[in-house]
Amino acid sequence: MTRARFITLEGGEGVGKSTQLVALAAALRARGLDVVETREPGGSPGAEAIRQLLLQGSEDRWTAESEALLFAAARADHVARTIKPALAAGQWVISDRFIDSSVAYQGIVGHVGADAVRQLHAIGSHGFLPDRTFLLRLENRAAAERARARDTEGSDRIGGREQAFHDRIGFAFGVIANEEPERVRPIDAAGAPEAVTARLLAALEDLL
Ligand SMILES: Nc1ncnc2c1ncn2[C@@H]1O[C@H](COP(=O)(O)OP(=O)(O)OP(=O)(O)O)[C@@H](O)[C@H]1O
Ligand SMILES: Cc1cn([C@H]2C[C@H](O)[C@@H](COP(=O)(O)O)O2)c(=O)[nH]c1=O
Repeated sequence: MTRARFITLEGGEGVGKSTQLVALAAALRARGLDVVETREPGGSPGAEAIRQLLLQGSEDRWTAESEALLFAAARADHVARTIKPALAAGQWVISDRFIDSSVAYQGIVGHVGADAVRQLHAIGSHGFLPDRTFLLRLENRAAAERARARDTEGSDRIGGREQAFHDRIGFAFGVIANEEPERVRPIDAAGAPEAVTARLLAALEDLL
């Protein structure tokens, strides 16, 4: 019997994280695993309330520092109330975004600093990290096109930022993957959804 694992999906807007989360969870369930699907910001009642604060309202509603603190607070609740209890009960947990999104968006691109964001994570969530993180990589224009086709009724206050911001996010995730190659595995997110899921499963095989 394999031990329960915590897996995260990361990457910029529109690369296919939410789509792959559902597909990967289904593939793992087909192998007999009990899987919890979750997301950030959110994933627990308290964190979902903070999600509304973070993603609604004007683009300048929060400073980068306030954002970093709110994301860390939401994550602390998510880890304590959802992720750790599920793992303790033997369930696998897959999260759409986690700490690496904070390091990329608030830390590197938002200029709060990657180390400062990791310190907040150390305080809020005792530095808890995923067993494996898949960084979905897709050319910026293709990702923007996917997001645009999906968001016909508008995007949230972070997703709606200018393309140059999202280009910097893609670069920041690349920096993170280079820093932690053992945990963070880049996955080609181009092509049919089923092909991407197959790549994810292949890159998870050693943990199954
Ligand atoms: N492999 C794929 N090929 C074509 N379209 C895709 C693929 N994967 C996802 N999509 C579509 O692209 C859009 C964005 O996908 P999805 O919502 O899964 O991305 P995301 O990374 O979770 O985005 P965000 O971070 O903005 O929430 C959706 O409309 C989805 O149906
Ligand atoms: C966890 C996390 C998220 N963000 C940003 C990234 C996205 O723009 C939104 C979440 O929207 P999604 O459609 O659910 O992906 O929040 C961030 O800036 N920092 C974070 O830590």
